[in-house]
Amino acid sequence: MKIEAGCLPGIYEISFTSHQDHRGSFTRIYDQEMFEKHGLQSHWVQENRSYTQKKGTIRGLHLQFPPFAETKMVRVSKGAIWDVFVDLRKGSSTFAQWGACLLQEDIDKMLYIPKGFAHGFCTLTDHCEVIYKVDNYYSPSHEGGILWNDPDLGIVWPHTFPVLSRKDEKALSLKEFIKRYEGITL
Ligand SMILES: Cc1cn([C@H]2C[C@H](O)[C@@H](COP(=O)(O)OP(=O)(O)O[C@H]3O[C@@H](C)C(=O)[C@@H](O)[C@H]3O)O2)c(=O)[nH]c1=O
Repeated sequence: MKIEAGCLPGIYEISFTSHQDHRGSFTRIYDQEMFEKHGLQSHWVQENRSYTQKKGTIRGLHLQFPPFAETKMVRVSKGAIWDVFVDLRKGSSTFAQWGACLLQEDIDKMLYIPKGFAHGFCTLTDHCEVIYKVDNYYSPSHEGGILWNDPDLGIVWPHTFPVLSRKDEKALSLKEFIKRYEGITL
């Protein structure tokens, strides 16, 4: 298992080594000791499975506010996604910057996204299964979101007319978010 810094401070890309033989393969996908050595969160309280039927669906951009802010560790077990994260930490030198990462079933990689980021993904295949651990409990009253195609963010998505939830269609713009909250204070 290799833990490498991602394109924004606090983001990590974690890759695995698969051991192949005539039966198939074996892969360790989590190692608490290694996470602790890198100073990463190693206490997870929920693990979620998200199944998406259609390619070109976007879920996001989502976050939870403190005290329910979440660190997320995201991997894909079926299909492929374009995973996107946006830094909303108040005072961060990379505030409002975004990054993205391809996650897919046959690439042994997962993404670690710390608290204070909004997160979303676009499915690149039909029948996508995304599994993610979080270090805080789901709290609907602490949910927030930003519009996936906000021009001030300028995220490059692989689809222009995605399938969206009603909630995500009505998310705040970055300007509205900043006006209301300034940013996320952790
Ligand atoms: C996220 C979540 C949802 N739910 C319920 C609420 C609702 O009835 C149904 C679907 O919820 P949503 O529409 O919010 O699901 P979804 O759009 O898949 O939300 C997820 O998107 C990705 C990008 C993330 O980063 C996650 O943290 C989460 O926000 O599931 C839970 O019970 N527990 C949870 O942890």
